[in-house]
Amino acid sequence: MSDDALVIEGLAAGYGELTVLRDVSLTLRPGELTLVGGPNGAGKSTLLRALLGAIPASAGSALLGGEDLLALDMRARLARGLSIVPEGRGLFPSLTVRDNLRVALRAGRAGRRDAQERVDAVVAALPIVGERMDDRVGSLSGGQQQMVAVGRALLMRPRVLLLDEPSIGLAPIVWRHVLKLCRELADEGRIVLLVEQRVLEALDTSDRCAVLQQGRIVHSAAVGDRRAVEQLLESYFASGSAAA
Ligand SMILES: Nc1ncnc2c1ncn2[C@@H]1O[C@H](COP(=O)(O)OP(=O)(O)OP(=O)(O)O)[C@@H](O)[C@H]1O
Repeated sequence: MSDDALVIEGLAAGYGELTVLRDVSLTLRPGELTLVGGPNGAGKSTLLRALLGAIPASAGSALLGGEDLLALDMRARLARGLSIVPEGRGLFPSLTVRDNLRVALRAGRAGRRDAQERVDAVVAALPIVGERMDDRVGSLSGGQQQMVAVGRALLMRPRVLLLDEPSIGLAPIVWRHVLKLCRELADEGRIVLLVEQRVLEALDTSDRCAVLQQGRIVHSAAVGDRRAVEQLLESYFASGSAAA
């Protein structure tokens, strides 16, 4: 197994007395796009929050290059290369695209020259971000806002990119565009973890897929293993998860 993988074992996490995730184990590899599907309330966002350090884990480990992320605070995890595109995007709608990126760069403590290089790289990857740089985020379409949210995450040059239901509010054609972008980001050697309810459209773009139900991984399969994927989809639909 690659030393650069993110190896999650026996992860448990929740909110106060409420345990949401139980015994979650997943291996996320560089160059791979891993899709975790599951119904509303299954714990998908909770998984990302626990990996990022926004909530504490009560058990388990998450080794990145052999180092346990769960022992680090959120700032240290960000410094190790974790970055998130949060559910709802988390942008400031009344600020311009440029100012949204500036806020992120300041939070990431990028120096001025370094900051410009990072912005240039984002614009090269996502030309729409450059085209709308001086527009207020609130005036952009949902798809364009999603590109800004992805661009903001890319500013941190992530080694591990976490995306929380980026399909929400997107037309199918825009969603497919976001998926293609996720594929490219994985192909560049990143670890990409996408949590989604709309798993069917995302499946063929992914390398691995897992189903989360009531805080547990109930199935996982390499997407190339069609038989395993069929079983996984059967369990997914039997659980009453959203279809598309
Ligand atoms: N801040 C919180 N405080 C307490 N409970 C929470 C909090 N956030 C989520 N939960 C609970 O944790 C469980 C899992 O929620 P989570 O948001 O992780 O699910 P999800 O799979 O991402 O669902 P969705 O698709 O609806 O976002 C739910 O029962 C939810 O009510």
